[in-house]
Amino acid sequence: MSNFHHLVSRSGRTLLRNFQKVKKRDLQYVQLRNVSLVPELPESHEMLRSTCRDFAEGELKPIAAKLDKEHLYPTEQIKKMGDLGLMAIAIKEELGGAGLDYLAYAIAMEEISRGCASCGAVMSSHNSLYLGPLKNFGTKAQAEKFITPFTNGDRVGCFALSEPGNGSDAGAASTNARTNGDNFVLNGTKSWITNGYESEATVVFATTDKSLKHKGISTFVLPKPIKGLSLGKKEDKLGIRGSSTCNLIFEDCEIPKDCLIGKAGQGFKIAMMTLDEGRIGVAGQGLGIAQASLDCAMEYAEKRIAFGVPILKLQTIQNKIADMAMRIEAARLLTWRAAVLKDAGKPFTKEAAMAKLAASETATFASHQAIQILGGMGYVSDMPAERFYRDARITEIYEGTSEIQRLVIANNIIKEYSNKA
Ligand SMILES: Cc1cc2nc3c(=O)[nH]c(=O)nc-3n(C[C@H](O)[C@H](O)[C@H](O)COP(=O)(O)OP(=O)(O)OC[C@H]3O[C@@H](n4cnc5c(N)ncnc54)[C@H](O)[C@@H]3O)c2cc1C
Repeated sequence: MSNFHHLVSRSGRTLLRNFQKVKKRDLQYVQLRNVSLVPELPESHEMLRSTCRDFAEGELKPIAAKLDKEHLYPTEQIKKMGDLGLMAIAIKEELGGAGLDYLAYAIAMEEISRGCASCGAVMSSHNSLYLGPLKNFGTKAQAEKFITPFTNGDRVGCFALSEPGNGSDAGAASTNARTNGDNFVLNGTKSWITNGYESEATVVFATTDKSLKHKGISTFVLPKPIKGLSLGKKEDKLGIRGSSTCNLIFEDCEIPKDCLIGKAGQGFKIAMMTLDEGRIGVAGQGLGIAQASLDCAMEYAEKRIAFGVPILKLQTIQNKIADMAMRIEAARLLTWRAAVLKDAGKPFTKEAAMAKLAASETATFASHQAIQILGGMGYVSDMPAERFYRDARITEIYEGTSEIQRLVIANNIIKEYSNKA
């Protein structure tokens, strides 16, 4: 018994000493981490949040149902988002971007998607999937041609990784790029490409050396339209119907050699890095849908009378509200944490996967509960709850399914444990 006490107090002192050491050594990081420990944001980010919230409330919420119902691409809204700096959030100001960080991106994605998840889909594909690889690996000439003209909402880009034969298994890409003198020649089909119809440029992944498997994949950027590239039919989707999704079909599409992003064979690494960053944006999108579901459920439950009282007074309904709010808050903290780690230059792959998994499953959960709280009114399109439910599902599929996020998280945990051993 006394030995046990001795051990506890000794390890307690060691803990305290270690904590003091960390505190002195890494104060800045601890401060950054605090962003995700207290529900307060820096003033700059609070301002961005309220600007985006007002914009989404005034400009997106009123039109979201029409965009969804009529499969309309939000041209005007995307232009206004460009004017606000939301179409190149993490791009340096010298290149025409807003020069903000990923915490700002996560916050903006949540607020925009709270108003309209289709606008969130266009915004995230453009910001993290199209601009991301150009920002991280592009040359100065590529930045001038493919970043700057794409920063103000006039033009959007897309990202073509998935194929009819492989989505999760991105390393099995069969689209190929063979060299022909000073050019590359692309052949193959990319599937499910968000912004496929409206984009004026695309980042594409294709194999330059099949024998090297995933290490033989390279990344290219090319303008659209271009000879040798045609578009498949516009997919008729369950949700995010205001964004377009289609196949990109390459048939002897010749592009100059300077379309290569980074080095030949670096494509798989570029894709994985792009998706790590992109998952923070999709997490923001999931949060926005979840929060909109809670807003809708609260507003309805306050007004709807059953058994002589507003249903919000019923404990069963309150339990649902509590679960929705708790999951949203937890997912938001994970999302901000992943963004803060990225902004601090720390590893964030596991945290981004956790954020995306938590936020997307929260979006599905909260929108499901919102329909339940609305009863019959949740099931018809007079109210937005059914749209939230349809929009939520994509966040569990693109940029890595929930199953793939769990694999990423588990692989990282296994590595952490084996490093400790
Ligand atoms: C609306 C929409 C927009 C999209 N936008 C884009 C885009 O802009 N660019 C782009 O490149 N792609 C895009 N995608 C493609 C998307 O990223 C893929 O659909 C997704 O990665 C899943 O791939 P898959 O559809 O081929 O499913 P599959 O990979 O065939 O998976 C089918 C099922 O098997 C599971 N599974 C697969 N492998 C494993 C494993 N190892 N362990 C456990 N379970 C596994 C999956 O989780 C899933 O449940 C979009 C898709 C949609 C629907």
